[in-house]
Order: sequence, then structure tokens, then C-alpha cells
Amino acid sequence: RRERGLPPGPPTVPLLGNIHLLLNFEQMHLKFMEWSRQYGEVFSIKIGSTTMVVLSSPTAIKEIVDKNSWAANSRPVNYLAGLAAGGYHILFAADTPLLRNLRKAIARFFSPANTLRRVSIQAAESTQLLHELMTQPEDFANSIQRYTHSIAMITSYGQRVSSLTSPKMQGFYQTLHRFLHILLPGVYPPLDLVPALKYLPERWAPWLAACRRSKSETAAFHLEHSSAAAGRAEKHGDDIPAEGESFMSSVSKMRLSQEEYDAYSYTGFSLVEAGSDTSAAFLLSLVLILAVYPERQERARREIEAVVGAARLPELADFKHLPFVEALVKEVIRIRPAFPMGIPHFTTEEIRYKNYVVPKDATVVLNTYSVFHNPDISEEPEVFRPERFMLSEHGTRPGMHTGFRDNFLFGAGRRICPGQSVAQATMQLTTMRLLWAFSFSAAVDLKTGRAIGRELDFYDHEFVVMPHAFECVIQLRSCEQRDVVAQASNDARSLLRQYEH
Ligand code: HEM
Repeated sequence: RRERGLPPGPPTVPLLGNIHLLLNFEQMHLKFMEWSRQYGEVFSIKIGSTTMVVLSSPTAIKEIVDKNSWAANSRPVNYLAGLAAGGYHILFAADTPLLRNLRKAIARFFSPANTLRRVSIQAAESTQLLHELMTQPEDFANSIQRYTHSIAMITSYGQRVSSLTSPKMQGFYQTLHRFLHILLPGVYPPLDLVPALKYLPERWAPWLAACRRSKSETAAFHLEHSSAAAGRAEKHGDDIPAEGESFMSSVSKMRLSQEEYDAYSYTGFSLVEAGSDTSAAFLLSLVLILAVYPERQERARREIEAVVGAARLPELADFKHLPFVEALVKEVIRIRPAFPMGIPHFTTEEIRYKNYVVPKDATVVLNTYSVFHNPDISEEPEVFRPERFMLSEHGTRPGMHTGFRDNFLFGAGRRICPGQSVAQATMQLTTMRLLWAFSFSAAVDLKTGRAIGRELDFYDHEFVVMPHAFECVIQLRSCEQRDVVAQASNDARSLLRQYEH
């Protein structure tokens, strides 16, 4: 039964509460959107005796999570993530003093000034992506994953990934996907809801072996790369240029206890994880959407050509002169956000909002998808229409004061994504460069062989939401583009070589 003061929500049944309504994880964001229309901007779900509060308006997210960050700053207990990550995975870690220091170190490392310094690395890596798409366009999905992974590896460890067939990269993605698979609802019984299951003997608890394997694979990865980064920092000391200092080389200069070092070292892996699939999800969506919407593609390209010309690659500084390209990036994010339900927060104090109580020890979900797809806020939200962002700053119906901000994709409160400026730079720079160099067409579902339509109902809803495998035609626009890409990728080699060890 719902406690007094809780926001409304779907009717409950004895013992289960609403669990029986939450069995289809793939469609959960759609279910949450439906409930937000029915029960309002804040609704609650009972999961056994525990409570989940779902926030579906910009104002509710701002008032409950941004303004009460001190009370909505933790994460719900995730028993399996704890087993598989030894409690060190920042995305799942509760708000402890160790975590607060770690977050401060991450925030310092990703300060806007530091991020700006590192754009040269993203720019250099992007020339390699363009070169790969020019020479092996059929491998575009792999190239995009190599590209985002390599940026994340340089950021975290100062170690680049140069080859599409790199066994280390394949190993990383296998490790990552095995870890995320363990966490998908439905793969294993809900151990956080039925704690008695934790005491089952090993032969009836297959998750124990899966978590052990995941933990040792991850440890092998982060310990190897952390100690290599520390070794390089010791050898080269202050010779490392500021933009080249990796997170783990900066950590190697700190005085840390063994426990702190273990947590920071694990975080090297988490940063690679957080930066690889997420930015790749955006770029794969972008390619798919450009192929499906040739007229928007053409309009964006004309705008780039007018500002940049054909004789050089677009630079990040060009982005602010390209309002339609900016609108296109925002619309790709809006229509298919990589985290449609954010990453759950957890309250450590009661919070009051309007007439409702968000109790202590409640999971708080940022219902990003529903915010982005609310017809009261955005006209025809299911339609891909970048022009909406030309009419109003946040793509809302003109004249609406919704409490919107530009970065809902990246969460809220103190746990908001610390890598958001790196991610924004990757998304903006790569979008301009892809549009400048190539045309995209004829997206085809690899499973069925059918052309992909404008409904964009072509997504995997796992941990990070991204398009299924698809094929598409990527053509260099002319020999002028070919020459500029060849020259730029050649020029970038000397910078990138510093990160090839
Ligand atoms: C398009 C790309 C990205 C998206 C969509 C994204 C999104 C998010 C979201 C929704 C959260 C949870 C925020 C919350 O709790 O409300 C998060 C957390 C986080 N992100 Fe990102 N992110 C992206 C790229 C990156 C990059 C490039 C990095 C680092 C290089 C990064 C590092 C992190 C970390 C460390 C956290 C955990 C913060 C914490 O729990 O305290 N992310 N991200």
C-alpha cells in the first residue's frame, strides 16, 4: 500500500506492489511515459515495500534533485553491481566520503579549462575516424566504437587504440557487455528485493560465478592500464603536455591509501566505460537519422559549407556559427537519448515537493524520455524536427517557461555526468566533420534486409540505448574532401603517436 503523502501511481497488489507491471525492461521508458501522462509529473511505484519516485517534468527534476542534491545524491543498493565491481563502480556507488573525494578529483580533471585543452586530442582522433570511413565505409559502426573508445582510453590512461581489430578493444567491449548484462533486469532474480536469495548455495546461484568472472576481468583490465599509466608518468614526469595528462597519471601523483587507490584505479575503467558506448550511441543514432532524413542532412551541410568552405575541416569553434547543425545535434539527443531513464538516484533524507513526500530511502528516476517526448512541452514529439530548436532555445512550444536546461541527457544534481563537456565536444565536432566530409543514405536493417523508416523504431534498449546493427551507404562528397581528410589525418599522426605505447 502507498504511504500517506506519496505521489500517486498505478494500483498495487498485495506483497508485490507494482513489480508485476515492470517485467518488460525494453519498454519500461514507454510505460513510464504512459504513467506520467496518467498520474502526473511525479508518480510513485511500489516495489515490494520499497518506493520508487519517477520525475517526468523539468521542474520536478530541478526542485527535487538539483535543489536537494544533498538528500538525493546517493544510488540505490545494487547487490550484483557490488559483487561484480567490489563496490567501486562510481555509477552504482553510494554517497560516501571516499566517493565524494573521488568525484572531486574527477571534477577537477574534467574542468572546462582542462576539457578545452584536450579538444586537440578529439580533433586528431576524429581525422582518423574520417580516414577510416573514407577507406572502409562498410565498417562504420566499428570505426565509431574505436573512435569513442580511443578518446576515452587516452583520457583515462594516455593509451590510444589505433586499430579496428585491436584485441584489447574487443576484450574491453566483451568485459563491459558481460558486466552490463549481469545488471539487466530479468537476467537474474531480483536479489535486492528478495534478499533471502543471496544465501542460496552456489549451484543454484549462477550470478555468483558471473560476478566473479566479471570482477576478475575488470581488475585485469584496470590494474594493467593503471600501472602502465603510472609508469609513464614516473618516467616522463613533467614532460607530459597538459592536454596529454591522463586521469590515471594524475592519480599516480596523489597520496592515497590502498583502498583509495583501488577505488581510483577501478574508476579508470569506469571512465572508459562511461565515455565509450555513450558517445558511440549518439554517433550511431546520428548516422542512422542522417541516412533516413536526407533533406535535413542537406540543410545542415549547406550551412557548414557557407561557414567553413571546402578547403579545411570544421573546428569546434565553428559550431556556434551553425544554428541548424546545433539544432540537429539537440534533436538527435532529444529523440533518442542514450539513457532514457537516466541513472537512478537514492534519497538519504525526506524531500517535499508541492503536496508530495519523496521519502527517505526511495529510488528516484529521472524520466528523461518522457520529458523529451511530452506533447505539452514539444509539438509532435515523436517527429524528428530539428527546426523546433530554432524556434525556441530548448525546442519547446514557443513561449513556454518549463524550467528546461540543455543538459537533461546528462542527469541532475551532484551526480550529474562529470564528462558532459568532453561528450558535448565529441558530439559537436564529429557531427560537423561527418556532415562536411560524407553523405549518408539507404539505411538497411541488417537482420531483415528492410529499409529503415522514419519511425526510428530500431533500437536496443539495454543499459545504453543504441540502434541495432544496420548498414548504410557512406560516400565521400568530392575529391576536395578526400584531399583535406588525407592531409589532416596525416598531420594528426605525430600527436596521436605520443599515445601509442
Ligand atoms: C553522450 C555521452 C554521455 C552521456 C549521455 C552520459 C550520461 C550520463 C548520465 C545520465 C549520468 C548519470 C547522472 C545522474 O546520476 O543524474 C552519467 C554519469 C557519469 N558519467 Fe556520463 N555520459 C556521457 C559521457 C561521459 C563521458 C565522456 C565521461 C567521462 C569521460 C562520463 C563520465 C561519467 C561518470 C564518471 C558518471 C558518474 C557520476 C556519479 O555517479 O557521480 N560520461 N553520465
